[in-house]
Amino acid sequence: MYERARGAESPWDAYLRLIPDREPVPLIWPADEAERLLAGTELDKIVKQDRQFICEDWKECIEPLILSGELEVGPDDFSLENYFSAKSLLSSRSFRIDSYHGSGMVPLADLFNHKTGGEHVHFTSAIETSDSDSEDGEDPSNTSSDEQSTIENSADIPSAGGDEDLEMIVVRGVNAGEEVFNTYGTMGNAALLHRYGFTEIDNPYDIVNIDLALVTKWCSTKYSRRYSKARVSLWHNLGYSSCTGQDADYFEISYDGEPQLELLILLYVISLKSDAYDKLASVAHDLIGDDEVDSISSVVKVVRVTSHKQHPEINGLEKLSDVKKLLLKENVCSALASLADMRESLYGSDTLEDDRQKLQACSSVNERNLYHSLVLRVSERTILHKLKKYSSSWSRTKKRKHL
Ligand SMILES: C[S@@+](CC[C@H](N)C(=O)[O-])C[C@H]1O[C@@H](n2cnc3c(N)ncnc32)[C@H](O)[C@@H]1O
Repeated sequence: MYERARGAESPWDAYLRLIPDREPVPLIWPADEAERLLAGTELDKIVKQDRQFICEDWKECIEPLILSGELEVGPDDFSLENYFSAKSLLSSRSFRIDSYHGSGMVPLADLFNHKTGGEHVHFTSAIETSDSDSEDGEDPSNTSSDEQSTIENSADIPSAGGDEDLEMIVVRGVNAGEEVFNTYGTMGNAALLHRYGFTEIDNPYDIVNIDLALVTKWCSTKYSRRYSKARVSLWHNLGYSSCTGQDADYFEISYDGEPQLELLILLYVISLKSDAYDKLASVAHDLIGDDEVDSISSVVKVVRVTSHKQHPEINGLEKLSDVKKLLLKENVCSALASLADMRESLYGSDTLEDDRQKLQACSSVNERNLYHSLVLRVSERTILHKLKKYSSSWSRTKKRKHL
């Protein structure tokens, strides 16, 4: 904002004139439009919160600067609107460079659009020797909405002179005339829309979250508060917890509709008959596991302790998806279906089919905000439908086995 206000005197003038004034992230959509288009989605609460925090920031940090007159810029240059625009540029164009430089805007490095799983270039720091192919040095499983683009192989210490150069390397061949893509990381549509203002159809990193509060709400429709509290607390005592977000604890449902293990265990514990629950409560302290392999074996132990029958087939289970199947009892499946319905109801009265038809009729160029919000709604709701299928397919399998 300051460099923009300096105009031709700024060393960044040429760069700032090249890039847009703002990027169309939901933060800068008209507030009522954002509220309407994002209702029920993973961005519903986050964008409202962002807006509030940024207004507070502006009041606390920028307004006093304007009033002090120290920066010799006009009040309009530092307006709240310009502050939002600057934030949208930072969100969509800044890179995490390294721990010394922190985050910054890097001319040229921000030239490329993003493509999930199909990028042609990577940025690397010239001072590192390794040519790792890992994406931006990030944990690929992390699809949180605040993920940052990072220049890979970045060093932790400042280096002298020309060594600070960044290199752009080609990692996949490009045909003449084709657009050259980068990757901003492994991000689902909520994260892409939040930070960059666009979405991708059929993005395999999409997820939808089910809040812990929704699970407790469902629980309160079936059981007493005392019952629910005791079950949730046993689940905690077994060493399980939900993911912790900015303002809510939640469970992830992956692109293929598979619920996070922790949610399945919670529903399993909630639906245990009282004798099995008592048995499990009495040995809970012996069953705690803390890494992935342990978590598999501790699920096996939970199932063994709480089952009347012997299950010789569970001894050799090594895959998480197989272990999850052990937990898919009829009550757990019906709880999953109810949770999917409750989560789905947050999108309002339009059905998934309505959304799909609207998306087909919508222009990604002329109705950009509507288009990307519809892609997000359709992606999330499709996952909820897969979750319902996941729960019903397993309950059908169990019924067939009992026949
Ligand atoms: C770092 S810039 C990328 C280059 C940009 N097109 C430019 O103006 O130089 C990031 C912005 O480009 C746009 N963008 C990047 N990848 C995109 C994609 N796959 N589809 C649509 N827009 C994309 C978004 O507006 C995003 O905020």
